Amino acid sequence: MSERKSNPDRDDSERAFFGRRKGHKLRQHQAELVDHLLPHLSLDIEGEAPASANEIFDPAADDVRLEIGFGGGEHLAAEAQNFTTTGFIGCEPYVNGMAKILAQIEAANIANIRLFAGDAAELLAWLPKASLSRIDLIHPDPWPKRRHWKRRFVQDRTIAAMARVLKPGGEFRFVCDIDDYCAWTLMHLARSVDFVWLAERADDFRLPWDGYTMTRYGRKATREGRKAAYLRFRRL
Ligand SMILES: C[S@@+](CC[C@H](N)C(=O)[O-])C[C@H]1O[C@@H](n2cnc3c(N)ncnc32)[C@H](O)[C@@H]1O
Repeated sequence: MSERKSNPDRDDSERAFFGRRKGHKLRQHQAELVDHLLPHLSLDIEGEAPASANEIFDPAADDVRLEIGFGGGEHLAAEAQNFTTTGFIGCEPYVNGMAKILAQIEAANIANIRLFAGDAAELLAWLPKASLSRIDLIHPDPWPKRRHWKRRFVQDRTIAAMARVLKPGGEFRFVCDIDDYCAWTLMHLARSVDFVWLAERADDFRLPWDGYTMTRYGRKATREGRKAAYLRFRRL
């Protein structure tokens, strides 16, 4: 993992970005996709954001969802194919993950995905207010050691950033197989005035929601005997 240069506008003592950026060498076709297809699908957050996130898509999307840290892109690609009038923004700093989603976009001719190859906190800061109907964070890097907790994606600051971009009634969905990170997330969301946890009974968080596509890290957790929690929070 490589540490990102600090952003003068962000207090890195509250949240630091430690995303993976490079992994094993890309195969030739993967490298071509990164060089030639990614630039067409990439969001340029140096420029001004459109007034509505729906306009990021052509034709304009009915509504827009974001998946943070999509890894191999299994969940993102499946959702985009199941909801073709919804626009999906996938955020992943790991170049091998980008190559994988690009291969799926090319193979299935998926038209409703746009990508950002960087830190989701920067993307959240760029997106227009109240522009998303849902944000998914699936098996985020767990950072189990206490001294690394500040590296976890879920922090008061990122919760506020998600609240800003979600529409009222929109959802933040969090999937994780590390009990301590689930408790951390519940504790942080509970003290946010912007969200309410949607669970009414244990099965609401012990079981995935309808149509959920298992990811690589989800399968790994199952293989290793860890059960994931599926937490849904509604933006008030
Ligand atoms: C444990 S992997 C899970 C990947 C995938 N969601 C899955 O379930 O298989 C966590 C992913 O989050 C990405 N990531 C870490 N920090 C991030 C950040 N600040 N913004 C966006 N993605 C991030 C990592 O590069 C990594 O691919």
